[in-house]
Amino acid sequence: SGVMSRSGCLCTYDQPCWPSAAVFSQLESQLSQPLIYPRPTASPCYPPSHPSGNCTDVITNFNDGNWRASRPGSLELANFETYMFPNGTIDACFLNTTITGKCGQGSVPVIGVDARSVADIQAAITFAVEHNLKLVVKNTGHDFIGRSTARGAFVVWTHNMKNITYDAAFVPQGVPGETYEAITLGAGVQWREAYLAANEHGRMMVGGVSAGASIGAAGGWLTGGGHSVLLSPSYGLGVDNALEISVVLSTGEYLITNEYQNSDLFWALRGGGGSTYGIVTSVTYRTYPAVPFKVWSYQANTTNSSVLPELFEGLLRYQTQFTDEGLGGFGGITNQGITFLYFGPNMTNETLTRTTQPWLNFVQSLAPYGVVSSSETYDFTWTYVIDQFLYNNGPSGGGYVLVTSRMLSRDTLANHTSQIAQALMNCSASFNTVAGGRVSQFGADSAGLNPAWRKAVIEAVCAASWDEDTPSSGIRDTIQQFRGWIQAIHDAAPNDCAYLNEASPFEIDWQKAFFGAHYARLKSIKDKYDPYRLPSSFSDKDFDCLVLIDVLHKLVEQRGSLTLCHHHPAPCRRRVPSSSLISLTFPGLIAFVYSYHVRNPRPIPAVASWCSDSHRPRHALPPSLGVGDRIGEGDCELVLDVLPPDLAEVAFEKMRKEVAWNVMYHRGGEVPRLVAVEGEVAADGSFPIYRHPADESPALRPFSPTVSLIREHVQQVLDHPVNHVLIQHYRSGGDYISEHSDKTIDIVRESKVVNVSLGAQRIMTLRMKRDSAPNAGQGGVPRPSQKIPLPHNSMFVLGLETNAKWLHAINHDKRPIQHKSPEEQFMNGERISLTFRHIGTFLSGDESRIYGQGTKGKTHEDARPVVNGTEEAAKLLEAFGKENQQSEFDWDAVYGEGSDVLHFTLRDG
Ligand SMILES: O=C(O)CCC(=O)C(=O)O
Ligand SMILES: [Fe+2]
Repeated sequence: SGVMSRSGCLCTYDQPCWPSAAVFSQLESQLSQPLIYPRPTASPCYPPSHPSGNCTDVITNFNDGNWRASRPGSLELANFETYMFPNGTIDACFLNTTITGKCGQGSVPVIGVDARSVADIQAAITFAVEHNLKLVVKNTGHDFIGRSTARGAFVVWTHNMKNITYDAAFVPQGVPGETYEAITLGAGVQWREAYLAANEHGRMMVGGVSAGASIGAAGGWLTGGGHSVLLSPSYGLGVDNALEISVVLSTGEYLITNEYQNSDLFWALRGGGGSTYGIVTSVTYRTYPAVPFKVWSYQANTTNSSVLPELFEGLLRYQTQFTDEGLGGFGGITNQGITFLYFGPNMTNETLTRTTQPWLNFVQSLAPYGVVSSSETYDFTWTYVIDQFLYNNGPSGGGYVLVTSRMLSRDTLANHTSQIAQALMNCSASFNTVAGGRVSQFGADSAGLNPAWRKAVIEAVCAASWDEDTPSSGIRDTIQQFRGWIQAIHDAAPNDCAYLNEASPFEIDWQKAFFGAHYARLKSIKDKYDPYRLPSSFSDKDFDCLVLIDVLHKLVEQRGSLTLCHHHPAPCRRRVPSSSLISLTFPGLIAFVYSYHVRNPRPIPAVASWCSDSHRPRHALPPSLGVGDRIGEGDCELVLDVLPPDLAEVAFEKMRKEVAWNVMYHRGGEVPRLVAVEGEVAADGSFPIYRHPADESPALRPFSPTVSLIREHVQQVLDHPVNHVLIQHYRSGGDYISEHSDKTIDIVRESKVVNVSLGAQRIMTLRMKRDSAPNAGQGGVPRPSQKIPLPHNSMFVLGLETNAKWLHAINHDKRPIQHKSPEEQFMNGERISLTFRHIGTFLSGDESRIYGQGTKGKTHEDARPVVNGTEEAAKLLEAFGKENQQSEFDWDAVYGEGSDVLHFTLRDG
């Protein structure tokens, strides 16, 4: 029987219909690359007893959206890698290896094609049709409904189709005479790559910015509409800027579509659904001359909750005017206020003032009710603006998240303000100001996109999330609450649409929400170009029988079989400020405001009033937080110029020679920096010992000459001595220290830990522990984070209260050198840090006996033999784990008794 007569469901790998290895190898012989066998993100960490791959790499990068985008088995949202059976059993490969102990394939496709060319895609799609395989197309895997993955499926991975062609006089095929300054992008090009390529010609493009702008530029982003917080209100959507789209159909045919040929398909592909009509192989977009930007950052806060609705309703009402003047951006609401960041391309001072003044006056009128606001504007180049998104390396993927979106219309914002405001406040919504303005000027039928988009002004987004170890019952409860929010938003704005790319499987009246009045026409175009799709109906029960997966297919799969854990991450995982965030400069603001974007509701802690930041040069890249700011719990401090200039100047090079640098190992891998330990050795040879969970620490040596001098200066600033130092050499931006809390069993209580920095400036990131954020326990709670740039010759004082409630890290910084500030380029990007501590635990000179604060024998006289390995070691490791996770860590209960462990494992000799 021919393919046209196929019926029944699509074949998955667990069925007898699945092709044999021999049959797959026939396919392989037609491809430019070997077949791929995707595995879930955390698979290198299994089996836990002897990890099969580089687990450290996985742990480090798990929340890095850009890293995830480059892996065939990784989805941006970790929940899409999992699979929930109807009975609630979850098949997954969790990062925490103790949850199930094994790595399940979940919803990650088992085999696929690493497509590099149209011919590869033709071979793959023909094979999938011939064998009736469940087929998914994955580019970066950023999809929020999970269309880029399916359990037991065959995947066409387009990530490596990286061709970029700039053409100053592009002529759409079949249309002589009409030229555009355009760029053609292969299906795998990501926005970051597209921006950089266009920028080389002084051009900008309408594109996405999430997750380090790692979203695919020529795939699902476009076919779902493609919005841009930077440019859409001034230049339209992705669908308004595509000039030509090339596609391989399920028949294997390759078509070039534009306004003049295959124009019905060109119309449908622009907003009518992802992977629905074929596999897109390239897109040509218009470009625009790069222009200067006005950037407007704004925040209003209050502890008077009764005034919040009025504040938020006002914000909603003003959006229409903002977008019509060309402002795009994003922001969020919490139970403490609102915050947003807007971008005005080529905007004059006059226009900005005219646009913002009525709003500023409005908020001023709320001042008597306790609303405190702050507004800053900046002038930036396009290059500078995109840099902030490209190289903002905060967490941006790997969450367990569901989102719903609503494109709020002019009518909704003007006439149903209080009802929609209430619905959005209930879920602490974030919003993207991505429509109105230019988007409203294109005809409702100019593209397959839901015509309701042309009436829309902003996209409101609510997100629900949960933790990796949440049981299916907890996930279902979360989804239940989430569906309540969707209902409330739907009821407040029944005629508005959803953004197909940032939506959930639970949208109400989804044909209308996703396709609106274009539904029937899109369906007929689907039938025309995808004849193998049998039967050709959009009805739920037929949907699993599509040749090409599309959003409806996914909806049915998820509703029908209750694979509820197919939901997604946030483009950027929330980092919500705790306190005086207001002295953030522009890059910090982007990180901060962006963090609101798509996240779980939770109140943020009180925000202090806006403090002016006039001592800093306005357009300099530096500090997010620094001298004089409230950092962490307020017990931290940044001290500049801690060493006299002559010492600061030579210290780095001297230490390079004087210090006995070591490679250290943890979990079987080298730690990504060089380390050395020095300390005060007593007359009897005993010395301080700082225990932490590394497999092996280097031997302590007496203070070397330069370190000794530095120690003296540190002690002058601190009100207590320090007797121990961990010295670390970050050889480049690639070296880092992952998020952790310092282990305090051996640190004298009430003392402080200090990090002296020499050489290149790096950023210390603080992130509040999960359990110290209010509302903790409701699942993936958005956590405050702060960035503290550590300049050369500075000293960061870490208070133990902050150490208890926050994690700290020096994240890697993979930006190319030319994107770094002079401070960051200093010493060729190398940094040395000296972590001085006051240690209260000591080891005898021969390392046979241990005594002091952290041990069972509290005084020198009571020194007891050291213990290596055994249950006592396991117990201490477990206590360290608790200290990393719990902010209300009960020191006395956990550490009070003491531990005599020196080495965690039994060793030879
Ligand atoms: O390099 C730094 O400044 C931080 C080092 C650190 O946090 C540590 O070693 O515990
Ligand atoms: Fe630390």
